[in-house]
Amino acid sequence: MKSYIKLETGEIFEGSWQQAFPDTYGEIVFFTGMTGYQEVMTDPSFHGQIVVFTYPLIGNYGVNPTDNESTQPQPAGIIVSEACGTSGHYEGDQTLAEAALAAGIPVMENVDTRALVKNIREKGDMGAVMSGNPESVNVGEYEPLGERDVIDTVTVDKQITVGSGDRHVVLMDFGYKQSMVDQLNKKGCKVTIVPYDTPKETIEGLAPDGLLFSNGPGNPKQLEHYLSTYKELAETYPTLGICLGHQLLALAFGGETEKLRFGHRGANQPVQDLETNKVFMSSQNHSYVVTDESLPKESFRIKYKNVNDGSVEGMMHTKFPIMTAQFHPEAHPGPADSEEIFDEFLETIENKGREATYA
Ligand SMILES: NC(=O)CC[C@H](N)C(=O)O
Repeated sequence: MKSYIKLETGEIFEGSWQQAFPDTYGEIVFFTGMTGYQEVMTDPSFHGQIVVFTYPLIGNYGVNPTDNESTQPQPAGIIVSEACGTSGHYEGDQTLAEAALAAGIPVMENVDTRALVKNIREKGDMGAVMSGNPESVNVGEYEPLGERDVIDTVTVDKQITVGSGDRHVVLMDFGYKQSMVDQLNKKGCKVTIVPYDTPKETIEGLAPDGLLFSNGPGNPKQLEHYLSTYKELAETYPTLGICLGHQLLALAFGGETEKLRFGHRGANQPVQDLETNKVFMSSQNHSYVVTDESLPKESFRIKYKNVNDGSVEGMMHTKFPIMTAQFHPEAHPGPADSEEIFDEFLETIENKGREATYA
């Protein structure tokens, strides 16, 4: 059955889908990893986005019950060149298309993804509609993702505690990935996941040893209202911010964010640690970046930079034990080269932040 994707700039690309769908709007973005489609599909940071996979054959090892990053598939839609029709994983019980369709997510295949991605690279991530009848679609009618409150749809309803351990980390949930919790549990932490709008007093009542500001979808500026609380919290407890969490901490301390023309989404984004000069590969999935010159020098110093475009990849506070990463140290999908950031965070907790002054 023929289907189409219509971009905000007017171009229409053709494909096919196994089942007809109502018109579906999303922000179109592309992911360059060769594997990891299941983690992408279940990472809440992709909520509201139509993900184009650049690797031409997606779905080879099926979808299995153990690699989910959240309880359900998250993107608005999925576009591939060829969707593999077998599950193939030793634990796999569904194909990629079956998993997406079961969650009500349209999958378009047989799309010239190379031409589509060239268009996105030139014109940027933008609104797009998947439709059986693109002539009738007006992409401009839909509310852009960056202007919508999306965090409420992905955050936990109420606090949950996972695992046990000597140290207690409270995870501020903006749409967390399960592998962040797994990393902390593995390293001996009890993790309490709380909704992103939990009042400071409630968090104090949980007596955390440290805080993790999670990843999440949308524009960090949607959360402007909460920034003063986040600043107070980060000044009180050793804090790690990942992806959206990194952006929020920058905003909370007076920095700025802006949107990249097309985001970093893949499993081989090179990052340099400016202290050691070491370069490592990282897993990434973001549209927004913290602008370098906006960071107040008395608060944050830049610790990591992207080797491709020089954008800010992480910061250290000069006074408080706050560290952040724009990339994903928990990986999934992608390399675990930067996993040690969790150890550094836990060392800071051990030292109760006393030795964590990075002036
Ligand atoms: N993975 C994330 O946390 C993404 C952060 C934010 N939504 C962005 O696109 O930049």
